[in-house]
Amino acid sequence: MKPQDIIAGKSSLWIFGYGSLVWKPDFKYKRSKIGYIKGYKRRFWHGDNFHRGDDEVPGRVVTLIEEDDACTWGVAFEVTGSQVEESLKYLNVREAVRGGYLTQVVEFFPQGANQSPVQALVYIATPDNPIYLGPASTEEIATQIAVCRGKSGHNMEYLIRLAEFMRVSCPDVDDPHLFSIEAAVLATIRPILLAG
Ligand SMILES: N[C@@H](CCC(=O)N[C@@H](CS)C(=O)NCC(=O)O)C(=O)O
Repeated sequence: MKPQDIIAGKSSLWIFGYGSLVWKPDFKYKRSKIGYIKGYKRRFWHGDNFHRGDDEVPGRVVTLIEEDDACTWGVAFEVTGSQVEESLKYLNVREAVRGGYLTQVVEFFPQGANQSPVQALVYIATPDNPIYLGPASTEEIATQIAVCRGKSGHNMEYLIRLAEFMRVSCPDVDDPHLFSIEAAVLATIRPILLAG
């Protein structure tokens, strides 16, 4: 199903967030559910020259990379009525225009018993995007995040709020990529903070 098909004339739509959207949706929605999507892994492989970085020193934010056995946990937000158009208009600027993300349709699996999967829109930055940065070592990613900031704040805030979401809302889910980068950033800044 194409994004336009899931959107066309809809009075209700689910939008899946897995990065800043999990802690800062900033659009009105009817309800939200924690859960996951299959076939994608979350990686800090996308550049950000607006929200968490600039053209000289781009930040690193998350995107989704296809991987058959992977799954990514986040939050799906249901928008209804006028919220559909309002949320898509807002996210188009925040995600697509300023962030380089494209929309795709995925199947979202809400956590908990007796929950049926739903089709959801998701914003993904693909490798052909001009500000896509791709893989790097944990240390390289941590060093970049530790020094970057943009119009929405520090890149470390983006990282730590996402890690905190996973610890609080998905306590049984391990995310070695996310938590290893968080640990590396804290190891980088600890001596600086304690030296002062
Ligand atoms: N599309 C992902 C990632 C979204 C994301 O982190 N987008 C950046 C744009 S580069 C953003 O909105 N940043 C706002 C912020 O950092 O406060 C999601 O569903 O959460």
